[in-house]
Amino acid sequence: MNPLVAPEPGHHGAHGGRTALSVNLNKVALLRNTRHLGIPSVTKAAQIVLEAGAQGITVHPRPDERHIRAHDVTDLAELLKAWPAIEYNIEGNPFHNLMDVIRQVRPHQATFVPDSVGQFTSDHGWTFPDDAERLRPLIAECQALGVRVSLFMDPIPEMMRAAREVGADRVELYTEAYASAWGTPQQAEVLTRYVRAGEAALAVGLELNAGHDLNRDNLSDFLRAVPGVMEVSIGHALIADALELGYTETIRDYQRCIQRAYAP
Ligand SMILES: CC(=O)[C@@H](O)[C@H](O)COP(=O)(O)O
Ligand SMILES: NCC(=O)COP(=O)(O)O
Repeated sequence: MNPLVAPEPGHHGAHGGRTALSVNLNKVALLRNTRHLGIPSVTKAAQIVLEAGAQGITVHPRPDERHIRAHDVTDLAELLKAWPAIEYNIEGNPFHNLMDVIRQVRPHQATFVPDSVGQFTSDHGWTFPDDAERLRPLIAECQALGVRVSLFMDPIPEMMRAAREVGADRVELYTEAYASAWGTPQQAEVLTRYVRAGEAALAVGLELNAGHDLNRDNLSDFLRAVPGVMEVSIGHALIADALELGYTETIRDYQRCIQRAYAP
């Protein structure tokens, strides 16, 4: 098939010490799937966002194929052969369809998400110790294939050691609670939970990603507060912005948000 040669661990993810932007293309596929015309094109979207400066591509091929379909995953793998510095991140539930995809495509990163089949959208992370023993062999299998594993996690500091002990390389902090609290009186208190969870992850040797409902308003505040985030994956809001601004201007704007977070 189209195996991508996985890089050395740590090669992908961060961008010059800053947080890498991985663009989730689910919603491009969702729109495309409402007709049989092949537009908008998922691979063309990938090409444009990469030319505009995105550092990664994320997809979440759900079992019902409501958006990303099997051919999208392999089409993107083929496209990314021409972009060796770009990280390919595939999300999903390893107890449903994800492992077959990982075995076939060998992306740089697999993000394990505990969604049920047909779930509306991701809404929680893994729970330890409950999920530990069944996750362990699948994490090891991915790593043996050269695929980094990130676990989608709620911002609970006590869970981070267990995520490390089960073998994960990274955790992705599920940011919906932060996004809903942003701009409200609860923002600071909720953000503190992410700071603590991020610190706990780094302290046990995990690398850190974040995602879900991040957008141009809330991104800088998050990255300024939570140290060490190597990658954000952003889809829904970014593609909505692209409908109004175009892909290129949208990517530039998200990169400005990331830069602002690191400005002195
Ligand atoms: C894991 C995560 O937070 C996102 O991938 C989210 O699940 C997006 O999936 P949908 O685009 O299907 O809502
Ligand atoms: N991992 C999160 C992701 O890929 C995108 O989530 P969203 O921006 O679509 O909420």
